[in-house]
Amino acid sequence: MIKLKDVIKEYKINDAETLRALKGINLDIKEGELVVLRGASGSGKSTVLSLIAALSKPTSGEVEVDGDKISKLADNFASEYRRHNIGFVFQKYNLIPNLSVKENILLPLVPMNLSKKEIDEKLKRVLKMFHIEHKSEQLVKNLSGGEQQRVAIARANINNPKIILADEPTANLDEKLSLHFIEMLQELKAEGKTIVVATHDPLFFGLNFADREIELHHGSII
Ligand SMILES: Nc1ncnc2c1ncn2[C@@H]1O[C@H](COP(=O)(O)OP(=O)(O)OP(=O)(O)O)[C@@H](O)[C@H]1O
Repeated sequence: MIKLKDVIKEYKINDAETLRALKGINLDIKEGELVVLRGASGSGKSTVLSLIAALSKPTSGEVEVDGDKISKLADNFASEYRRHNIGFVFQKYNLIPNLSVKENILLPLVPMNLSKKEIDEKLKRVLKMFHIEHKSEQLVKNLSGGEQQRVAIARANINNPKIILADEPTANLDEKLSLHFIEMLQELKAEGKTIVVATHDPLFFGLNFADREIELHHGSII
């Protein structure tokens, strides 16, 4: 379902220099797989996720999702692709503190022009799934870390995407909340989602429900 073919990604540092963040990555992730992407800081994990999300394009090589070459999409089609296929959980959650839980979760739907009924149904599903119904009207800034984490994963799932990408999702959590996050991933996998987690948190290593661990080192898979 997700294929990276000979992917090289270079970032321009200044007029004279580029940094080669990915050095020819080949990766094949099947539908329903949970893959843990390991590697030290700077090894290229976030870059891989941003390519799968069509947030950036490879310098050379191709990224395919369900046979579509997403590395070739124009920007407006890339955001359309993202809206329908990708749920992203970031390290710092990227929630808006002065909006309510409900407003934060509904943000990805803003450009979609859905009916109130469709919006309510989607909202109800994720509030229930991630046990956050009782906080739906509260401002995000008044929530605990664990509650914010549930809002972030609820927002990533509002469109019922096929693919969940999580970038260091437990970086700001204690062990108990990290383990809870891992349980939520297990439930999403049981629903058939394809999941890629970029992390250096050892709690993700050797997980019995992870299909694979892939290690990046200086932009190459080892
Ligand atoms: N927009 C950018 N411009 C220039 N260099 C970048 C950019 N984004 C990433 N890099 C560089 O590319 C390399 C890979 O970065 P990336 O964020 O993918 O690593 P990572 O493994 O996710 O690291 P971390 O675990 O710290 O998030 C690093 O050397 C980083 O400094």
